[in-house]
Amino acid sequence: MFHKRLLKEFSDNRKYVAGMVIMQWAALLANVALMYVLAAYVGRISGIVKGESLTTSPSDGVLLIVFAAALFVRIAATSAANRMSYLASTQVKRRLRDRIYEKMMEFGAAYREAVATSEAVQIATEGVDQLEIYFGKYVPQFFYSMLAPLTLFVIVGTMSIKVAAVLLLCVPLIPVSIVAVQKFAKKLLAKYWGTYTELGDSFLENLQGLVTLKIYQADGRYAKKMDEEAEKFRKVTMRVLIMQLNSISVMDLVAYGGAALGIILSVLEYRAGAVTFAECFFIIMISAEFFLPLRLLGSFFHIAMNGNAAADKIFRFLDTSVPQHGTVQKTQGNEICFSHVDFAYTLDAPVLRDVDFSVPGGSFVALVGESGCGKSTVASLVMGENRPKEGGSVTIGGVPVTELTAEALYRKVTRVRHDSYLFAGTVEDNLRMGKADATQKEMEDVLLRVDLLQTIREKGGLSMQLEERAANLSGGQKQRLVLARALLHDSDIYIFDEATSNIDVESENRIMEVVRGLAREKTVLLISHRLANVTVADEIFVLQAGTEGIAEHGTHQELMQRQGYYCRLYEAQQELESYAGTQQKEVTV
Ligand SMILES: Nc1ncnc2c1ncn2[C@@H]1O[C@H](COP(=O)(O)OP(=O)(O)OP(=O)(O)O)[C@@H](O)[C@H]1O
Repeated sequence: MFHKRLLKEFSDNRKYVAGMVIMQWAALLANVALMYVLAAYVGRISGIVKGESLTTSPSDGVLLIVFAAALFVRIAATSAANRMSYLASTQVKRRLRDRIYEKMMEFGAAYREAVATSEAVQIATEGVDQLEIYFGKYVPQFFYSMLAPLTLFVIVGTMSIKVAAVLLLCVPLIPVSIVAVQKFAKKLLAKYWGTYTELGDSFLENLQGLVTLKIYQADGRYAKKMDEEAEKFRKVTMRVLIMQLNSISVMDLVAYGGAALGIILSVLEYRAGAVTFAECFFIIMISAEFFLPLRLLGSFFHIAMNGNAAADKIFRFLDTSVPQHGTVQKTQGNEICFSHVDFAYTLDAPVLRDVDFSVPGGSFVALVGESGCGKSTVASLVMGENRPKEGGSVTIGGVPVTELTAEALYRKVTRVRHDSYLFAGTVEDNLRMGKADATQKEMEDVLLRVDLLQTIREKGGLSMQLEERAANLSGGQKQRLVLARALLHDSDIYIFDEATSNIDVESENRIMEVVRGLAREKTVLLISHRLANVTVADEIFVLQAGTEGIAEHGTHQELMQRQGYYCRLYEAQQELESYAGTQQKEVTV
């Protein structure tokens, strides 16, 4: 019936729930008073029709005052209950959204390992919205629907204990029907939510990759796949609706059947002379009220069950353990040191084995190797996104990365990737992420350094609007803007992780020029598959997939003299590039 954890975690909401129950109860009593006044008048009219002597007790004045007071209490209590319902649900929604957001922040860059982007959006929006009815309506209604029939039993019991008892005995049939569907509903709703988030995942994925799908003419195939998933979702939604409708029909049958039974009994009681006409009228008017609160609870129940399923998903995400950052606020040195580092994403496929190397503070070090040998994994270990296996360590200035706070780490190291994110907004907004209080001159200086100032000025200057992922800039311009933002961040260590992949030669040359310049004042680790870019590095470390540790290291000249793996890679690349150059010349001529 209840989601224990939801109730426990939001136990301070009890005051609103209790307030709502009291207000609903007050509204019920006011309703009883209104019915009583109405019944009293109907009783008098019936007396007049029958020619009985008119009893004026209670007086018209008293009845009118009771009527007006009851009307006022009913309106006031209903609006107070609505207000409390709003407070209860908004508070829960806000706090849950805060917690989901905080959790995402704790995960930081690694959040995708715990949850898909679309699922995160779904649970934070619609999932949380499902809990509005749970706290705002279902929980208070549960208690009210117990209290209301008992109250009415006492009131009707003063007129006819027989009718009151029959009405009360019929009431539990509604919760029985609710419990009967509960187990089935729980399973079905878990399936419903699973299908819903899967559909959301593929929708987002296909939308983001729509251009690629079009280029490869695979859009039709993927649309068909999505149709199948949508059909699966439609079917499960229909099953949920059928289950809800069936259960509501059963509850209606019980509620209105029970009320009809009460009405028939009260008429029989009147005919037998056990109740007056006014009492009979009162019972007829009020008997449905025995059932309506539970009937309403039944409707909320289905929404609440959906809320329970959503809550399960939310709590599963909130309970996912986040690799903890440490507590050390600062590290003085700038040396990055890998010592006996082993790492694997999956148990059966080690990526790094016994890797030892260091990047001395203030040096310019390059890390190279063929695709898939683990270069980006090295960068992710420095950024604390992954952790080395026990026995190995990655330190910065002698402090293990795992012991640094996230703030200290991100202040110390800036990683520029080939797919670093640019946000929709102005150029200035994006630059200020690097340095919140940057002056206009500082921003223009870094844009000048990456040779982008003129272009940005032509497009509206710092207030130029960028589309999502800066789609209105070219690949090279985007990457130069990413670099400008990184320069503003002014950290001690920079990691360039394939920062010049897939961009034009001019942008690549400009970026490499800036990287080389930066290496004169900062510690720079350059990860590149293009060996021509690393020849000037103070030291080059070569990773080779499948081998233990660092395969080779030294300056470019030393490695070339060794005639080993690096030399072969370098010569193969040179050959390929000169061949491509000749081809290009021929095409141009
Ligand atoms: N999140 C992940 N989960 C599982 N395996 C992963 C993950 N990221 C990378 N890998 C695997 O780890 C290996 C090393 O990947 P990594 O990205 O570090 O290589 P790389 O040398 O940077 O490659 P490239 O030059 O192509 O970018 C690859 O075999 C890759 O498939």
